[in-house]
Amino acid sequence: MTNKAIKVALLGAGTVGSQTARLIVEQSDELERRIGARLELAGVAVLDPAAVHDPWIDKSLLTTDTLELTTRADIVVELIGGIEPARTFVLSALNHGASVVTANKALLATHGPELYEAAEKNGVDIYFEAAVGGAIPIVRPLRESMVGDKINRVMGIVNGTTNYILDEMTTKGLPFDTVLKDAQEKGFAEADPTADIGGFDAAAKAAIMACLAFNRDVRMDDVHVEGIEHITDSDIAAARAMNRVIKLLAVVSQNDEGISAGVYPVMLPAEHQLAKVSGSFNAVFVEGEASDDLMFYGRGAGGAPTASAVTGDIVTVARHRVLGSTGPKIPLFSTAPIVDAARAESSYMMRLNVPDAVGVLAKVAEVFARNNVSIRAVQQREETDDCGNHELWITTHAVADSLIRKTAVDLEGTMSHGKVLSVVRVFEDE
Ligand SMILES: NC(=O)C1=CN([C@@H]2O[C@H](COP(=O)(O)OP(=O)(O)OC[C@H]3O[C@@H](n4cnc5c(N)ncnc54)[C@H](O)[C@@H]3O)[C@@H](O)[C@H]2O)C=CC1
Ligand SMILES: N[C@@H](CC=O)C(=O)O
Ligand code: NA
Repeated sequence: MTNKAIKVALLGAGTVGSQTARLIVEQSDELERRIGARLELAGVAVLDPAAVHDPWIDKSLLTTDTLELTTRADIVVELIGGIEPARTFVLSALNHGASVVTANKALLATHGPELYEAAEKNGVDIYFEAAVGGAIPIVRPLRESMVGDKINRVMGIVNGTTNYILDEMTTKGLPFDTVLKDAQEKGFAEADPTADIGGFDAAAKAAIMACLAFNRDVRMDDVHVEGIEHITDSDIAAARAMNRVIKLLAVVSQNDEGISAGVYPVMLPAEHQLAKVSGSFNAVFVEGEASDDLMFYGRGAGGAPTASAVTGDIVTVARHRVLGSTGPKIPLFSTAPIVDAARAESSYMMRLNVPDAVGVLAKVAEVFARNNVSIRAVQQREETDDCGNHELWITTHAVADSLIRKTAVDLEGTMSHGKVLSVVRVFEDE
Protein backbone atom coordinates (compact mmCIF):
# COMPACT_ATOMS: atom_id res chain seq x y z
CA MET A 1 0.00 0.00 0.00
CA THR A 2 1.39 3.43 -0.90
CA ASN A 3 1.40 6.16 1.73
CA LYS A 4 -0.71 9.22 1.09
CA ALA A 5 1.02 12.21 -0.49
CA ILE A 6 2.84 14.63 1.80
CA LYS A 7 1.80 18.22 1.20
CA VAL A 8 4.68 20.70 1.01
CA ALA A 9 4.12 24.46 1.26
CA LEU A 10 6.95 26.58 -0.06
CA LEU A 11 7.21 30.07 1.40
CA GLY A 12 9.45 32.09 -0.93
CA ALA A 13 10.60 31.35 -4.48
CA GLY A 14 13.73 33.49 -4.63
CA THR A 15 17.32 32.27 -4.97
CA VAL A 16 16.86 29.27 -2.66
CA GLY A 17 13.09 28.72 -2.94
CA SER A 18 13.17 28.52 -6.72
CA GLN A 19 15.93 25.89 -6.69
CA THR A 20 14.19 23.94 -3.94
CA ALA A 21 11.01 23.82 -6.04
CA ARG A 22 13.10 22.60 -8.98
CA LEU A 23 14.66 19.76 -6.98
CA ILE A 24 11.28 18.67 -5.60
CA VAL A 25 9.58 18.74 -9.03
CA GLU A 26 12.41 17.36 -11.18
CA GLN A 27 13.24 14.54 -8.77
CA SER A 28 9.70 13.71 -7.67
CA ASP A 29 9.77 10.01 -8.62
CA GLU A 30 13.18 9.43 -7.09
CA LEU A 31 12.23 11.28 -3.88
CA GLU A 32 9.00 9.31 -3.63
CA ARG A 33 11.00 6.09 -3.65
CA ARG A 34 13.37 7.46 -1.00
CA ILE A 35 10.57 8.66 1.26
CA GLY A 36 7.93 6.02 0.69
CA ALA A 37 5.36 8.73 -0.09
CA ARG A 38 4.95 11.32 -2.79
CA LEU A 39 5.80 14.99 -2.11
CA GLU A 40 3.04 17.21 -3.41
CA LEU A 41 3.59 20.96 -3.70
CA ALA A 42 0.51 22.42 -2.00
CA GLY A 43 1.38 26.03 -2.79
CA VAL A 44 4.16 28.51 -3.31
CA ALA A 45 3.85 31.83 -1.45
CA VAL A 46 5.63 34.87 -2.89
CA LEU A 47 5.30 38.64 -2.69
CA ASP A 48 4.85 39.08 -6.43
CA PRO A 49 3.50 36.11 -8.44
CA ALA A 50 4.05 37.97 -11.73
CA ALA A 51 7.81 37.93 -11.04
CA VAL A 52 7.97 34.11 -10.94
CA HIS A 53 9.07 32.68 -14.29
CA ASP A 54 10.48 29.30 -13.30
CA PRO A 55 9.10 26.67 -15.69
CA TRP A 56 9.04 24.04 -12.92
CA ILE A 57 6.66 26.09 -10.75
CA ASP A 58 3.02 25.55 -11.70
CA LYS A 59 1.54 29.08 -11.79
CA SER A 60 -1.72 27.86 -10.27
CA LEU A 61 0.18 27.10 -7.03
CA LEU A 62 1.29 30.69 -6.51
CA THR A 63 -0.30 32.63 -3.69
CA THR A 64 0.27 35.81 -1.73
CA ASP A 65 -1.75 34.55 1.26
CA THR A 66 1.26 33.13 3.04
CA LEU A 67 -0.37 32.70 6.45
CA GLU A 68 -3.25 30.70 4.97
CA LEU A 69 -0.80 28.42 3.15
CA THR A 70 0.91 27.57 6.46
CA THR A 71 -2.38 26.03 7.69
CA ARG A 72 -2.82 23.45 4.93
CA ALA A 73 0.44 21.55 4.59
CA ASP A 74 2.32 18.69 6.24
CA ILE A 75 5.67 20.41 5.73
CA VAL A 76 6.17 24.16 5.55
CA VAL A 77 9.44 25.28 4.00
CA GLU A 78 10.30 28.84 5.04
CA LEU A 79 12.63 30.51 2.51
CA ILE A 80 11.56 34.12 2.95
CA GLY A 81 14.27 35.31 5.33
CA GLY A 82 14.28 37.97 8.05
CA ILE A 83 12.58 37.89 11.44
CA GLU A 84 9.00 39.03 10.79
CA PRO A 85 6.75 37.91 9.23
CA ALA A 86 8.84 34.71 8.90
CA ARG A 87 8.52 34.01 12.67
CA THR A 88 4.72 34.32 12.54
CA PHE A 89 4.53 31.96 9.54
CA VAL A 90 6.80 29.36 11.16
CA LEU A 91 4.85 29.46 14.45
CA SER A 92 1.57 29.17 12.55
CA ALA A 93 2.89 26.13 10.67
CA LEU A 94 4.10 24.43 13.86
CA ASN A 95 0.88 25.20 15.72
CA HIS A 96 -1.12 23.72 12.82
CA GLY A 97 0.85 20.48 13.12
CA ALA A 98 3.18 20.96 10.16
CA SER A 99 6.89 20.21 10.33
CA VAL A 100 9.09 23.12 9.35
CA VAL A 101 12.23 23.30 7.24
CA THR A 102 13.97 26.67 7.17
CA ALA A 103 17.24 28.23 5.97
CA ASN A 104 16.64 31.33 8.08
CA LYS A 105 19.65 31.74 10.38
CA ALA A 106 18.66 35.28 11.40
CA LEU A 107 15.33 33.96 12.71
CA LEU A 108 16.85 30.94 14.48
CA ALA A 109 19.61 33.01 16.11
CA THR A 110 16.99 35.39 17.50
CA HIS A 111 13.97 33.17 18.27
CA GLY A 112 15.33 29.61 17.83
CA PRO A 113 14.55 28.25 21.33
CA GLU A 114 10.94 29.52 21.15
CA LEU A 115 10.51 27.73 17.79
CA TYR A 116 12.21 24.51 18.97
CA GLU A 117 9.84 24.48 21.94
CA ALA A 118 6.81 25.04 19.72
CA ALA A 119 7.91 22.13 17.50
CA GLU A 120 8.32 19.87 20.53
CA LYS A 121 4.99 20.91 22.01
CA ASN A 122 3.21 20.12 18.71
CA GLY A 123 5.07 16.85 18.16
CA VAL A 124 6.59 17.97 14.85
CA ASP A 125 10.04 18.60 13.41
CA ILE A 126 11.99 21.77 12.79
CA TYR A 127 15.05 21.18 10.55
CA PHE A 128 17.51 23.80 9.33
CA GLU A 129 20.60 22.31 7.70
CA ALA A 130 20.77 25.15 5.16
CA ALA A 131 20.96 27.78 7.90
CA VAL A 132 24.66 27.11 8.52
CA GLY A 133 27.22 26.42 5.81
CA GLY A 134 24.72 26.15 2.91
CA ALA A 135 25.10 22.71 1.32
CA ILE A 136 27.61 21.48 3.92
CA PRO A 137 26.23 18.97 6.41
CA ILE A 138 27.20 20.68 9.67
CA VAL A 139 23.91 21.17 11.56
CA ARG A 140 23.13 17.44 11.49
CA PRO A 141 26.65 16.37 12.57
CA LEU A 142 26.44 18.78 15.53
CA ARG A 143 22.83 17.84 16.33
CA GLU A 144 23.15 14.09 15.84
CA SER A 145 26.46 12.52 14.81
CA MET A 146 28.60 14.16 17.52
CA VAL A 147 26.04 14.01 20.31
CA GLY A 148 28.09 11.34 22.09
CA ASP A 149 31.20 13.50 22.27
CA LYS A 150 32.23 16.68 24.08
CA ILE A 151 32.86 19.52 21.67
CA ASN A 152 35.46 22.08 22.72
CA ARG A 153 35.54 24.38 19.73
CA VAL A 154 33.89 25.00 16.36
CA MET A 155 35.72 27.39 14.09
CA GLY A 156 35.39 28.26 10.45
CA ILE A 157 34.39 30.33 7.48
CA VAL A 158 30.58 30.42 7.44
CA ASN A 159 29.76 33.37 5.20
CA GLY A 160 30.11 32.87 1.46
CA THR A 161 29.68 36.52 0.51
CA THR A 162 32.54 37.86 2.62
CA ASN A 163 34.76 34.94 1.70
CA TYR A 164 34.05 35.60 -1.97
CA ILE A 165 34.78 39.32 -1.53
CA LEU A 166 38.03 38.80 0.41
CA ASP A 167 39.15 36.10 -2.03
CA GLU A 168 38.48 38.18 -5.17
CA MET A 169 40.20 41.21 -3.58
CA THR A 170 43.20 39.04 -2.64
CA THR A 171 43.62 37.01 -5.80
CA LYS A 172 42.41 39.44 -8.47
CA GLY A 173 42.94 42.80 -6.79
CA LEU A 174 39.32 43.75 -7.51
CA PRO A 175 37.69 46.61 -5.57
CA PHE A 176 35.33 45.83 -2.68
CA ASP A 177 32.20 47.38 -4.23
CA THR A 178 32.62 45.57 -7.57
CA VAL A 179 32.98 42.21 -5.87
CA LEU A 180 30.04 42.82 -3.53
CA LYS A 181 27.83 43.57 -6.53
CA ASP A 182 29.04 40.37 -8.16
CA ALA A 183 28.24 38.37 -4.99
CA GLN A 184 24.73 39.86 -4.97
CA GLU A 185 24.21 38.93 -8.62
CA LYS A 186 25.34 35.37 -7.91
CA GLY A 187 22.69 35.11 -5.14
CA PHE A 188 25.17 34.68 -2.26
CA ALA A 189 24.38 37.89 -0.39
CA GLU A 190 21.49 38.49 2.01
CA ALA A 191 18.64 40.84 0.97
CA ASP A 192 20.47 43.46 3.06
CA PRO A 193 24.17 42.75 2.42
CA THR A 194 25.24 44.59 5.58
CA ALA A 195 24.25 41.36 7.34
CA ASP A 196 27.10 39.70 5.44
CA ILE A 197 29.66 42.53 5.41
CA GLY A 198 29.09 43.49 9.04
CA GLY A 199 29.57 39.88 10.20
CA PHE A 200 25.97 39.51 11.47
CA ASP A 201 25.09 36.60 9.17
CA ALA A 202 28.18 34.72 10.39
CA ALA A 203 27.26 35.69 13.97
CA ALA A 204 23.80 34.16 13.55
CA LYS A 205 25.42 30.96 12.31
CA ALA A 206 27.89 31.05 15.22
CA ALA A 207 24.97 31.32 17.68
CA ILE A 208 23.21 28.34 16.07
CA MET A 209 26.39 26.24 16.12
CA ALA A 210 27.01 27.16 19.78
CA CYS A 211 23.46 26.06 20.72
CA LEU A 212 23.95 22.71 19.05
CA ALA A 213 27.53 22.11 20.18
CA PHE A 214 27.07 23.14 23.83
CA ASN A 215 23.32 22.59 24.48
CA ARG A 216 23.12 26.19 25.65
CA ASP A 217 20.67 28.91 24.62
CA VAL A 218 23.08 31.16 22.72
CA ARG A 219 21.61 34.04 20.71
CA MET A 220 22.92 36.48 18.19
CA ASP A 221 23.34 39.13 20.93
CA ASP A 222 25.76 36.83 22.77
CA VAL A 223 28.17 36.86 19.84
CA HIS A 224 31.02 39.37 19.60
CA VAL A 225 30.84 40.67 16.01
CA GLU A 226 33.37 42.42 13.79
CA GLY A 227 32.82 42.52 10.04
CA ILE A 228 35.04 43.16 7.05
CA GLU A 229 33.87 46.73 6.35
CA HIS A 230 37.17 48.14 7.63
CA ILE A 231 39.41 45.73 5.70
CA THR A 232 41.15 47.63 2.90
CA ASP A 233 43.28 46.70 -0.12
CA SER A 234 46.27 47.82 1.95
CA ASP A 235 45.43 45.36 4.77
CA ILE A 236 45.17 42.59 2.19
CA ALA A 237 48.51 43.62 0.64
CA ALA A 238 50.12 43.74 4.11
CA ALA A 239 48.81 40.26 4.86
CA ARG A 240 50.17 39.02 1.53
CA ALA A 241 53.60 40.53 2.27
CA MET A 242 53.58 38.51 5.52
CA ASN A 243 52.55 35.33 3.64
CA ARG A 244 49.11 35.55 5.21
CA VAL A 245 45.50 35.74 4.03
CA ILE A 246 42.62 37.62 5.66
CA LYS A 247 39.49 35.54 6.36
CA LEU A 248 36.33 36.23 8.33
CA LEU A 249 36.15 33.53 11.00
CA ALA A 250 33.38 32.44 13.33
CA VAL A 251 34.69 30.82 16.51
CA VAL A 252 32.62 29.26 19.29
CA SER A 253 34.29 27.52 22.18
CA GLN A 254 33.69 26.17 25.64
CA ASN A 255 36.14 25.87 28.52
CA ASP A 256 36.05 26.02 32.34
CA GLU A 257 35.19 29.73 32.24
CA GLY A 258 32.16 29.26 30.00
CA ILE A 259 31.07 29.60 26.39
CA SER A 260 32.31 32.26 24.03
CA ALA A 261 31.24 33.09 20.48
CA GLY A 262 32.86 35.57 18.15
CA VAL A 263 33.14 36.63 14.51
CA TYR A 264 36.09 38.65 13.29
CA PRO A 265 38.58 39.02 10.43
CA VAL A 266 41.86 37.20 11.03
CA MET A 267 45.19 37.05 9.19
CA LEU A 268 45.81 33.32 8.67
CA PRO A 269 49.11 31.77 7.56
CA ALA A 270 48.80 31.16 3.78
CA GLU A 271 49.37 27.45 4.32
CA HIS A 272 46.53 27.10 6.87
CA GLN A 273 43.67 24.93 5.56
CA LEU A 274 41.13 27.71 6.08
CA ALA A 275 43.32 30.13 4.09
CA LYS A 276 42.82 27.92 1.03
CA VAL A 277 38.99 28.11 1.19
CA SER A 278 38.14 30.17 -1.87
CA GLY A 279 35.13 31.95 -3.39
CA SER A 280 31.75 31.25 -1.82
CA PHE A 281 33.00 28.04 -0.22
CA ASN A 282 32.72 27.56 3.55
CA ALA A 283 34.73 25.32 5.85
CA VAL A 284 34.16 24.45 9.49
CA PHE A 285 36.52 22.71 11.93
CA VAL A 286 34.93 20.89 14.84
CA GLU A 287 37.19 19.89 17.71
CA GLY A 288 35.66 17.05 19.69
CA GLU A 289 37.35 15.65 22.75
CA ALA A 290 37.17 12.05 21.53
CA SER A 291 36.77 12.63 17.77
CA ASP A 292 39.73 15.04 17.56
CA ASP A 293 39.61 17.47 14.63
CA LEU A 294 36.94 17.16 11.95
CA MET A 295 36.65 19.40 8.91
CA PHE A 296 33.50 20.11 6.89
CA TYR A 297 33.90 21.82 3.55
CA GLY A 298 31.69 22.81 0.61
CA ARG A 299 29.54 25.49 -0.98
CA GLY A 300 28.21 27.81 1.70
CA ALA A 301 25.88 29.93 -0.44
CA GLY A 302 24.01 30.02 -3.73
CA GLY A 303 20.63 28.72 -4.89
CA ALA A 304 21.27 25.12 -5.88
CA PRO A 305 23.77 24.23 -3.11
CA THR A 306 21.49 25.67 -0.42
CA ALA A 307 18.46 23.97 -1.99
CA SER A 308 20.34 20.67 -1.70
CA ALA A 309 20.43 21.05 2.10
CA VAL A 310 16.80 22.26 2.22
CA THR A 311 15.58 19.32 0.14
CA GLY A 312 17.60 16.91 2.27
CA ASP A 313 15.70 18.23 5.29
CA ILE A 314 12.35 17.98 3.48
CA VAL A 315 13.05 14.32 2.70
CA THR A 316 14.12 13.67 6.30
CA VAL A 317 11.04 15.21 7.91
CA ALA A 318 8.83 13.54 5.27
CA ARG A 319 10.33 10.19 6.22
CA HIS A 320 9.56 10.94 9.86
CA ARG A 321 5.94 11.65 8.94
CA VAL A 322 5.72 8.34 7.08
CA LEU A 323 7.00 6.61 10.21
CA GLY A 324 4.85 8.73 12.53
CA SER A 325 7.94 9.90 14.38
CA THR A 326 10.08 13.00 14.75
CA GLY A 327 13.80 13.64 14.82
CA PRO A 328 15.78 14.50 17.96
CA LYS A 329 14.85 17.54 20.02
CA ILE A 330 17.24 20.41 20.61
CA PRO A 331 17.88 20.27 24.35
CA LEU A 332 19.23 23.59 25.65
CA PHE A 333 19.85 22.63 29.28
CA SER A 334 23.31 24.09 29.87
CA THR A 335 23.64 27.04 32.24
CA ALA A 336 27.33 27.66 31.44
CA PRO A 337 28.09 31.38 31.55
CA ILE A 338 28.58 33.28 28.31
CA VAL A 339 32.03 34.85 28.23
CA ASP A 340 32.69 37.88 26.01
CA ALA A 341 34.80 36.60 23.09
CA ALA A 342 36.62 39.95 22.97
CA ARG A 343 38.23 39.01 26.30
CA ALA A 344 40.09 36.14 24.67
CA GLU A 345 43.67 37.11 23.88
CA SER A 346 45.00 37.18 20.33
CA SER A 347 48.04 38.37 18.48
CA TYR A 348 47.36 41.52 16.40
CA MET A 349 48.94 43.43 13.56
CA MET A 350 48.68 47.21 13.69
CA ARG A 351 49.49 49.30 10.64
CA LEU A 352 50.58 52.86 11.35
CA ASN A 353 51.36 55.78 9.10
CA VAL A 354 54.19 57.75 10.76
CA PRO A 355 56.78 60.39 9.84
CA ASP A 356 60.25 59.09 8.93
CA ALA A 357 61.92 60.95 11.82
CA VAL A 358 64.20 60.42 14.79
CA GLY A 359 62.44 59.19 17.94
CA VAL A 360 59.16 58.15 16.29
CA LEU A 361 59.70 54.45 16.82
CA ALA A 362 60.64 55.01 20.47
CA LYS A 363 57.50 57.06 21.03
CA VAL A 364 55.32 54.35 19.48
CA ALA A 365 57.04 51.62 21.49
CA GLU A 366 56.49 53.65 24.66
CA VAL A 367 52.71 53.72 24.10
CA PHE A 368 52.66 49.95 23.60
CA ALA A 369 54.72 49.48 26.79
CA ARG A 370 52.47 51.84 28.75
CA ASN A 371 49.48 49.67 27.79
CA ASN A 372 51.35 46.50 28.68
CA VAL A 373 51.15 45.26 25.09
CA SER A 374 54.18 43.20 24.15
CA ILE A 375 55.58 43.75 20.63
CA ARG A 376 56.61 40.64 18.74
CA ALA A 377 57.92 42.20 15.51
CA VAL A 378 58.24 45.58 13.81
CA GLN A 379 58.57 46.18 10.09
CA GLN A 380 59.31 49.63 8.73
CA ARG A 381 58.18 49.85 5.12
CA GLU A 382 60.54 51.58 2.73
CA GLU A 383 57.93 53.33 0.54
CA THR A 384 56.96 56.84 1.63
CA ASP A 385 53.75 58.70 0.80
CA ASP A 386 53.41 62.28 -0.52
CA CYS A 387 53.94 63.69 3.00
CA GLY A 388 57.13 61.70 3.47
CA ASN A 389 55.41 59.35 5.93
CA HIS A 390 55.83 55.61 5.80
CA GLU A 391 54.09 52.57 7.25
CA LEU A 392 55.07 50.74 10.40
CA TRP A 393 53.71 47.23 10.81
CA ILE A 394 53.70 46.11 14.42
CA THR A 395 52.81 42.55 15.36
CA THR A 396 52.02 41.92 19.01
CA HIS A 397 52.13 38.95 21.32
CA ALA A 398 48.74 37.75 22.59
CA VAL A 399 46.71 40.58 24.11
CA ALA A 400 43.05 41.27 24.93
CA ASP A 401 41.05 43.12 22.28
CA SER A 402 40.25 45.97 24.69
CA LEU A 403 43.97 46.61 25.33
CA ILE A 404 45.00 46.77 21.68
CA ARG A 405 42.07 49.11 20.95
CA LYS A 406 43.12 51.36 23.85
CA THR A 407 46.71 51.32 22.57
CA ALA A 408 45.42 52.46 19.17
CA VAL A 409 43.45 55.30 20.75
CA ASP A 410 46.45 56.38 22.85
CA LEU A 411 48.69 56.33 19.75
CA GLU A 412 46.23 58.55 17.88
CA GLY A 413 46.37 60.98 20.80
CA THR A 414 50.16 60.93 20.99
CA MET A 415 51.21 61.20 17.34
CA SER A 416 50.77 64.68 15.90
CA HIS A 417 51.67 63.63 12.34
CA GLY A 418 50.85 59.95 12.36
CA LYS A 419 47.79 57.74 12.46
CA VAL A 420 46.66 54.19 13.06
CA LEU A 421 45.59 52.69 9.72
CA SER A 422 44.23 49.36 10.90
CA VAL A 423 44.26 46.70 13.60
CA VAL A 424 43.67 43.09 12.51
CA ARG A 425 43.91 39.86 14.49
CA VAL A 426 46.74 37.49 13.57
CA PHE A 427 46.07 33.77 13.94
CA GLU A 428 48.81 31.91 15.75
CA ASP A 429 48.76 28.13 16.03
CA GLU A 430 48.25 27.09 19.61
N1 LIG B 1 20.98 32.88 -0.93
C1 LIG B 1 21.76 32.03 -0.29
O1 LIG B 1 22.86 31.65 -0.74
C2 LIG B 1 21.33 31.50 1.03
C3 LIG B 1 20.20 31.95 1.67
N2 LIG B 1 19.84 31.42 2.89
C4 LIG B 1 18.63 31.88 3.53
O2 LIG B 1 17.52 31.44 2.75
C5 LIG B 1 16.43 32.35 2.89
C6 LIG B 1 16.00 32.82 1.50
O3 LIG B 1 17.07 33.48 0.90
P1 LIG B 1 17.04 33.86 -0.66
O4 LIG B 1 16.38 32.81 -1.44
O5 LIG B 1 18.42 34.24 -1.00
O6 LIG B 1 16.11 35.17 -0.63
P2 LIG B 1 15.40 35.92 -1.86
O7 LIG B 1 15.33 37.34 -1.46
O8 LIG B 1 16.05 35.57 -3.14
O9 LIG B 1 13.93 35.30 -1.87
C7 LIG B 1 12.95 35.62 -0.93
C8 LIG B 1 11.60 35.11 -1.42
O10 LIG B 1 10.65 35.28 -0.36
C9 LIG B 1 9.48 35.87 -0.90
N3 LIG B 1 8.82 36.61 0.18
C10 LIG B 1 9.25 37.67 0.87
N4 LIG B 1 8.34 38.04 1.80
C11 LIG B 1 7.30 37.18 1.66
C12 LIG B 1 6.06 37.03 2.31
N5 LIG B 1 5.68 37.84 3.29
N6 LIG B 1 5.25 36.03 1.92
C13 LIG B 1 5.61 35.19 0.92
N7 LIG B 1 6.77 35.28 0.27
C14 LIG B 1 7.60 36.27 0.64
C15 LIG B 1 9.96 36.75 -2.04
O11 LIG B 1 8.89 37.01 -2.93
C16 LIG B 1 11.04 35.84 -2.62
O12 LIG B 1 10.44 34.91 -3.49
C17 LIG B 1 16.94 33.47 3.80
O13 LIG B 1 16.59 33.17 5.14
C18 LIG B 1 18.45 33.39 3.64
O14 LIG B 1 19.16 33.88 4.75
C19 LIG B 1 20.57 30.46 3.51
C20 LIG B 1 21.69 29.98 2.93
C21 LIG B 1 22.18 30.46 1.67
N1 LIG C 1 24.54 35.40 2.66
C1 LIG C 1 24.94 34.11 3.10
C2 LIG C 1 24.12 33.07 2.42
C3 LIG C 1 24.28 31.76 3.03
O1 LIG C 1 24.07 31.53 4.21
C4 LIG C 1 26.40 33.89 2.76
O2 LIG C 1 26.95 34.71 2.02
O3 LIG C 1 27.00 32.95 3.29
NA1 NA D 1 24.53 23.24 6.06
